[in-house]
Amino acid sequence: MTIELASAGDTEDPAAAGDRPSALDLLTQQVRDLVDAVVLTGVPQDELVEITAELAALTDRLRALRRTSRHPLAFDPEGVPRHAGNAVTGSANPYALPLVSRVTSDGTIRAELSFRQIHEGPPTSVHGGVSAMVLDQVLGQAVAVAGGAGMTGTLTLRYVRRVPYGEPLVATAEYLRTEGRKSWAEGRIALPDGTPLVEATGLFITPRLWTEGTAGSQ
Ligand SMILES: CCCCCCCCCC(=O)SCCNC(=O)CCNC(=O)[C@H](O)C(C)(C)COP(=O)(O)OP(=O)(O)OC[C@H]1O[C@@H](n2cnc3c(N)ncnc32)[C@H](O)[C@@H]1OP(=O)(O)O
Repeated sequence: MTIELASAGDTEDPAAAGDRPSALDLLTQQVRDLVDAVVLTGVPQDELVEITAELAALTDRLRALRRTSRHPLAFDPEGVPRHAGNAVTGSANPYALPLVSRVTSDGTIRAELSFRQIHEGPPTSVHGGVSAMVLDQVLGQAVAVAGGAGMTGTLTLRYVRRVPYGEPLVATAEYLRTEGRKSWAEGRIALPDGTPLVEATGLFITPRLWTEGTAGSQ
């Protein structure tokens, strides 16, 4: 199998890389597969001990050279924030789903997603904190796309039905309004037919520190 990789210079610039994965993207996906395999493995103890030793050696190889800066925050042409290190969306973060959002013609943020068994909280259901994390992200994206990027001040959730893993779901969010440095959005995780599973509203505040010295920021 031949995989066309983004060049090293492209990896910090998603627009330059286009749809080609970087070597770091591929490593990240492999680590996600590894984590899924760990949660589900039934191999014997002695095999687990050997695998752990091999992983420790690989971890040391990765630590041989550390990044000196965080992954940069960028915005795609639709205005959706992209950050390779993000805990929900990051292409370089094995912890991330990763969630890929797009903006629909009416300005809604929409992301198709499928949770995995690693996201389990109550038996057979997704952990409520994981659902909250996804909703925090898509509501924040809706606000950012509307021009009011900020930090989450308050996130309110209503868990309507259990959230399954291993099934296609949809997360959507809409910007509502802005008053000064405060912006509101609402959203939900739903079944593909629109049946809501978790509903959220959020207040996002552009920190005073981001606006200091900016005329008309209040
Ligand atoms: C940029 C790309 C974004 C991409 C999407 C990202 C989505 C993910 C977003 C996150 O997860 S952010 C991480 C979780 N949130 C935080 O860590 C926020 C921590 N808190 C803070 O940094 C500050 O408290 C905050 C920026 C929220 C407010 O600090 P400020 O000093 O700018 O606000 P200030 O104290 O001047 O208050 C401004 C107004 O907001 C109100 N306020 C402040 N904190 C609030 C709060 N937490 N909830 C509700 N209202 C709040 C405050 O009462 C006041 O209301 P009024 O104007 O009506 O007087």
